Amino acid sequence: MRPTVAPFPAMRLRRTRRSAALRALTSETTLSVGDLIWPIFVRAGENMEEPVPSMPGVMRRSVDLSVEAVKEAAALGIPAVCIFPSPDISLKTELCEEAWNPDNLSNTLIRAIKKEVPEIAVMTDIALDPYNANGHDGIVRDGVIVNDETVAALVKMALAQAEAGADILGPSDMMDGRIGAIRKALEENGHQDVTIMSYSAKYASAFYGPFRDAVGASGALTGDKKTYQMDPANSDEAVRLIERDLMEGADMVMVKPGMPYLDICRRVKTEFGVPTYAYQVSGEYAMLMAAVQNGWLDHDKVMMESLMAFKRAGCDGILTYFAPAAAKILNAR
Ligand SMILES: NCc1[nH]cc(CCC(=O)O)c1CC(=O)O
Repeated sequence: MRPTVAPFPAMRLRRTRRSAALRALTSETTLSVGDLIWPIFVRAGENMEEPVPSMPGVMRRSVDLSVEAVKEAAALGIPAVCIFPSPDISLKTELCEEAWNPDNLSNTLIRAIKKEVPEIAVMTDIALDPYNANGHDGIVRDGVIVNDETVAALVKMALAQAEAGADILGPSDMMDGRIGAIRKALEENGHQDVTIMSYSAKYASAFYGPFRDAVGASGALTGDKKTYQMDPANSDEAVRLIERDLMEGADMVMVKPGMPYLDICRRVKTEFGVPTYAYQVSGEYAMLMAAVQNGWLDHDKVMMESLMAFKRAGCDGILTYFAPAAAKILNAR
């Protein structure tokens, strides 16, 4: 489609921008509360709430307080939360066994939410990093992140999450073959209705720094994640990864990070037409909040503009730490 432009003055494009009413009528994109997924960090303890220093306004909460926060999210109309555990350092091992403990932090919180706030969808993260002694998403042998052994561990992790009642599984590990393996295990174990949102196009990005602080993986991480996460230079590869994950049984696909990768979001939506999501990651949030705290950017305006940009790029939804703040503004309109 090529937009038509008649010669001036037959067409004055400012005419339809003249008033709020005309702008509303000609607006091409809408952002609604139903587009938001809120990532939350859970820690051990009771009645505990501690701020994440590099993510102003973001908290790590114990299970009980997490449930309260999720209740508030549900009351705001947010359709889903995504759980990230920040386990005690003593639980981090070479083989990451805590990842599939049915009573680990995430699984405990999934059960608590499904009991207290059943209407909200619970999304999980599938990757070994919070439980890994060396901070990687996969099992490390002689300095190599081993693919197939990691996939076997991820399947156990996925089944434990499905068992706990998760609605959406989010494999974020970037191993090859994990979507197919998880889908097969779900089918074989009576979890045919559990959805998978694959972090299909996940880049080896410097924008994850504050998140790694939040889950306590920064100190542990040796080296980088470039042998499994994508090269920021690549776009065709993203298309191949998306197609591969869809063929293996993903219901929804994600691009991550968000703002620096909107071209990928658009390409994925145009080429596949499947439910497409972006993750506005910790570094994007930190960057905007730092400018806000300096008085250099307007919090509400920059937040809403950044979220609208994802919708314009073709995303059906956005994982964002701004979810509750954005929902309040959208509900007040
Ligand atoms: N595999 C774990 C995972 N899941 C989501 C994020 C990043 C989220 C964010 O930065 O907000 C990461 C970190 C990483 O890959 O190092």
